[in-house]
Amino acid sequence: MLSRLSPRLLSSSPRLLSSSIRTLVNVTYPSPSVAVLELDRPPVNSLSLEMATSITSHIKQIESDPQIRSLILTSSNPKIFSAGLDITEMSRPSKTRLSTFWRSIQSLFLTLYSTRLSTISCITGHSPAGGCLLSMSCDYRVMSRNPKLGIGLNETRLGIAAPFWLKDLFVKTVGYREAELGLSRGKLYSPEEALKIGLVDEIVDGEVYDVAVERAEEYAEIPEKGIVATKRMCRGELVRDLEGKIEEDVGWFTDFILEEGTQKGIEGYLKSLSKK
Ligand SMILES: CCCC/C=C/CC(=O)SCCNC(=O)CCNC(=O)[C@H](O)C(C)(C)COP(=O)(O)OP(=O)(O)OC[C@H]1O[C@@H](n2cnc3c(N)ncnc32)[C@H](O)[C@@H]1OP(=O)(O)O
Repeated sequence: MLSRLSPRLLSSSPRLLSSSIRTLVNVTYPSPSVAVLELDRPPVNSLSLEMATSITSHIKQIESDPQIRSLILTSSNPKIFSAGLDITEMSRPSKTRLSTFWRSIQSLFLTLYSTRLSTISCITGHSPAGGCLLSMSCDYRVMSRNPKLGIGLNETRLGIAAPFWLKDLFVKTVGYREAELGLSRGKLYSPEEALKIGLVDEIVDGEVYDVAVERAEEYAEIPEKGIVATKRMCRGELVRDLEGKIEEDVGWFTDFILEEGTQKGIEGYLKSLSKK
């Protein structure tokens, strides 16, 4: 049923879908060339297999409408953009589910990072780890100035490491030394700090969403041929690197996660979250 609905119908009839499938995202159209994909998986928009698959398939549907030029990625939760990967997917999983889960994350990254659409991340709330991955995969990042918010790659705090392609994406975004520091220390940057190192492009005092729509419309004015070719030039290398190592990366991830020491670390981290 999903594949037969046009993106426009999706946005106008969210109830039509929610009765049969939980989409975990909402799609709306603030202007004829701009789509908004709002993450909607309470409580924290963590990326489960189903969530990652849903985001990917919605991006592909939006992309298939030639009128749409820009995509805003945002959250239905004003305090949390996304808490990153759903940690429960990595806690005592079956190897089959874990591999499928990781493939869904690889596919989400490749789809978002290489889409022809100009992508704007509208970060109103916390954006750790996989949340930061989503934001960094976009072309432009706008964040709320709230100093209590954090964005960055805190994987080491869970006793895990970012995969090579996420490390490479971080290096491309903030430069080698800052990436090495941020990754090893599992640092979450305040919006001001993130702006300083280029992890976000703009911080906003008022309505972040309004600024994101403005930026999306500006991108939509740029001739498509030029912007898409430029995006391919800037992003092609990393896309090809991962595409050439999909199986190797799945093997690395599953081995790392299923190791007993990693499992103990993940269990401890989950306990510390639920004790808060
Ligand atoms: C080799 C492997 C490479 C893999 C790469 C991994 C990248 C990742 O994305 S790993 C995930 C990293 N994410 C985090 O460390 C974020 C953890 N969460 C938080 O820091 C906070 O929850 C928050 C700042 C996002 C929000 O804080 P808030 O006080 O509003 O909410 P909480 O009470 O903490 O959480 C509510 C509820 O949600 C559960 N939860 C939070 N984050 C996750 C998550 N990432 N996955 C699954 N579940 C999560 C939390 O335990 C609470 O559950 P209960 O209500 O049942 O206690």
